[in-house]
Amino acid sequence: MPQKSAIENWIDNHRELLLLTIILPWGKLFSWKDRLISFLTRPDPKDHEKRVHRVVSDVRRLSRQAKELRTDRRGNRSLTTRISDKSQSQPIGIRDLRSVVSIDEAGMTVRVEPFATIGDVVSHLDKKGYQLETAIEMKGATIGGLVLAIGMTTKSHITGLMHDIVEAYEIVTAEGELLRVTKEGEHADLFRAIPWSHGTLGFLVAIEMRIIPATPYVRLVYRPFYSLETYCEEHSRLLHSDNPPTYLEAQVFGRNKAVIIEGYPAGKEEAGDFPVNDVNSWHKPFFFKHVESMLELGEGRDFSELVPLTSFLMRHERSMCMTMGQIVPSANNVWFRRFFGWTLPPNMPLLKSSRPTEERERSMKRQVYQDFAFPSEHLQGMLEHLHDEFEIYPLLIYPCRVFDRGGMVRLPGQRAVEWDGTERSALYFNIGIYGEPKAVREGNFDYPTVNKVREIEQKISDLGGFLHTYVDIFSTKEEFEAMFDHSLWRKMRQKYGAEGVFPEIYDKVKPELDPLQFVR
Ligand SMILES: NC(=O)C1=CN([C@@H]2O[C@H](COP(=O)(O)OP(=O)(O)OC[C@H]3O[C@@H](n4cnc5c(N)ncnc54)[C@H](OP(=O)(O)O)[C@@H]3O)[C@@H](O)[C@H]2O)C=CC1
Ligand SMILES: C=C(/C=C/[C@@H](C)[C@H]1CC[C@H]2C3=CC=C4C[C@@H](O)CC[C@]4(C)[C@H]3CC[C@]12C)C(C)C
Repeated sequence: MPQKSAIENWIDNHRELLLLTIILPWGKLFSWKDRLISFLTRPDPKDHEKRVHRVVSDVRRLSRQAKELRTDRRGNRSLTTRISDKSQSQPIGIRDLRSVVSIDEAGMTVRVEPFATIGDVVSHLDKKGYQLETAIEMKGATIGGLVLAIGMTTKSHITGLMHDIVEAYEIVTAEGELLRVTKEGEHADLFRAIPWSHGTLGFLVAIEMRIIPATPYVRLVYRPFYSLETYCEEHSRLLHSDNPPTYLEAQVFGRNKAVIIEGYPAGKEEAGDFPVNDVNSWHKPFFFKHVESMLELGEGRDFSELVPLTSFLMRHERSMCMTMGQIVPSANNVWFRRFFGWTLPPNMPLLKSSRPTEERERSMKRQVYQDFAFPSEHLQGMLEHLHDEFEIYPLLIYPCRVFDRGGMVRLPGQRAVEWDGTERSALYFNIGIYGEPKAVREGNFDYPTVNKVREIEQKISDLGGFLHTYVDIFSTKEEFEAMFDHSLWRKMRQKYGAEGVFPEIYDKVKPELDPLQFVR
């Protein structure tokens, strides 16, 4: 078994203390400072066109230079496990495009700038009695990042991914042309190519998305299961039913332990019938711990409660899904919540920038940070495989309707097949798995984690599924391009002059360290 280096030993022994005493409290101060600055410098929605014109003229001026263009969003800010190296590219000043430009109440759409965060848009709309048709559960993700990469929610089985609720993109092409891109319009081909393109076709400067009336609460029904087979059967039944729950999530806590969470929009009148629980309050147990406690209910029992809508929508924020449990293992203790609860979630830029390269390397070698979707019929097989290889729990399971419009993501058997113009869709499940495999937890640092993750990525690709790109991607460029259909994207790169002006997708999403060096 390889010996740990001195720095690894030091990190292991002091990491939690370091986080508790420095990174979390200082991070909170930084977050407050950021919020204050961002409030004081908030862009005026009325000046949207001015900001766009600045981007247009910068692109015209800089696109023919040798360096490829990228946004000026700092690499440590983005909600990904990597820190992008932007030093070789030409930044375009665009991150001040972060306002909610307007709401069209008749058309039920909102027009937002790309760097508006999901947290800001959710709270802005909430004040006006609206919500996005679908919204992911971590505040810091930007709308642009979500529609250009992936935004999956527990309502995605009904609405599709976040780019599926987009009515129009406004994009500045490599030639510095400002286009309004819609499903049926002149640039319909570009509309289909934008999702998953990661800003490699142009700079997004505005997005028009569908909204719905907001309800004050969501009624959650927690249902525990004590057998893998019964859980998978029931989750699939709900997913494929004619009238599925509006929100559908599951968390799996062991080979035979799972909780399904059904969510239904609820009005004030239901408040008398069910307890109200603000699950996202700073001193409350993390949402996944609250869900785990439902395993005590017993076979065939369930529990219902009302959760205020915005608290429900941001329920994975404080615990960064399940990952706080690993980053600060004591984080869910009562004492931690009372004294340090206010420091969560950690400040992402500080968390990412403060990790030494050794730690990042260790995390790639020994931890699994994966999130992937696959056709729903493979749920049980996939969970059995993950149990046999990793035994990492809890797992987060989301449902999703995947639309094939001839873009990057195609239904099984359709990759690289010429799209015939018919929109098709299928139901998928998505699993988020974060942590160290059991073998590593037990001290076997030789466990071939990277090989095992690469096997999963291959399996997903073979099943017609896809990976989220915010995680550690261990596929090679060829494997990545076999998973995501690049045909339409290549045509659009040619048609809109993006070749050589913007980077290739793989070059933007590959980890900063070559994963193949960790293959055993
Ligand atoms: N449930 C889910 O679906 C979850 C999704 N995520 C991920 O979170 C990320 C969103 O977070 P965020 O940090 O905001 O995104 P990022 O800053 O990581 O942006 C994602 C990609 O989009 C590009 N991009 C962003 N805005 C623009 C723009 N206006 N014009 C052109 N290109 C742009 C970025 O390019 P560049 O690098 O040049 O800035 C980058 O390649 C996504 O990657 C998403 O997949 C994370 C957690 C959960
Ligand atoms: C899928 C969702 C949420 C996913 C989160 C769990 C991950 C999104 C970004 C991830 C992280 C980014 C950077 C990190 C720095 C590292 O030093 C430690 C890990 C991490 C904090 C990592 C942890 C997981 C994420 C937060 C949906 C369902 C909302």
